[in-house]
Amino acid sequence: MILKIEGLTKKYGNLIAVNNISFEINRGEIFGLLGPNGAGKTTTLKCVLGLRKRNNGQIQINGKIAYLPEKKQLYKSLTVEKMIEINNFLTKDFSIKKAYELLSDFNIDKKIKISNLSHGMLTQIYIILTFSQNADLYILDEPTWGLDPLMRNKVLDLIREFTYNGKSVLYTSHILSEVEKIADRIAIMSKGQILEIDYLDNIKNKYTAISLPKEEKTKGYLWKSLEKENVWIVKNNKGEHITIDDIFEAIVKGEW
Ligand SMILES: Nc1ncnc2c1ncn2[C@@H]1O[C@H](COP(=O)(O)OP(=O)(O)OP(=O)(O)O)[C@@H](O)[C@H]1O
Repeated sequence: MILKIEGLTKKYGNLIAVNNISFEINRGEIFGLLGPNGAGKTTTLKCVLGLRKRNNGQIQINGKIAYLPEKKQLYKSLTVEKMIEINNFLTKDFSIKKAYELLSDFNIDKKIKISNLSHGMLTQIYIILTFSQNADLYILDEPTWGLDPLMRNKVLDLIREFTYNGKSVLYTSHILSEVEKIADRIAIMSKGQILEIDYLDNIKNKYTAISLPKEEKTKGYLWKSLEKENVWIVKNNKGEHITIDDIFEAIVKGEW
């Protein structure tokens, strides 16, 4: 086990951003933390990193962490090359060789100024700086946000490569199709709580969709309201097979 979170709670004033959540990440595992905007994902990551002071709970980390933040800020007046050199100087276990390999792989000119990078290129530079660190756990907050589909796949391949060497990944994303491609286990978070946590395949097998007349209620998430009937996502193995996108939507919007 590389990370263990038990009963984590974080409040901002009266707002409970993270409400008593627990999960752990094993070595060599890719763990996806999913949830709608404001669910508490970034706050969870920041508590793990010690960037936010938690109100309650235990966090156990067994190794070194590399972190890719959601908000990407770099010194605008520097060139990419200078930025890599500075990171090499300041960061322990940084591989400048890997940084230049990734830079050429991403096809970015090292002489370009940070201020002249497009949004997607800035994300790529951040990815290079984070992925060139030798760590046991890579915490990635929306790593593929703003990347084109080809670049996204390249980054997903790189993330997968970490696990071949026994490294672990905790990452957040809104793009479920992407999570489906690489995550081993996922947690679905909404309003500060974890509503579902399991291996992806188990979650997909656990839920099915059933349609019921409007007046009938059942134990499940109300997913869609049609003219004459309601569609519920329920935990059993009868009914229609559904995708992880649909399960996610029902869980975060529906009342059980
Ligand atoms: N520094 C802060 N001060 C006050 N409230 C905050 C602060 N940071 C986050 N929040 C609130 O805490 C809640 C959780 O925010 P958080 O950024 O953790 O969500 P998230 O799941 O990462 O969302 P997104 O997907 O939009 O990035 C939100 O209601 C947000 O407004």
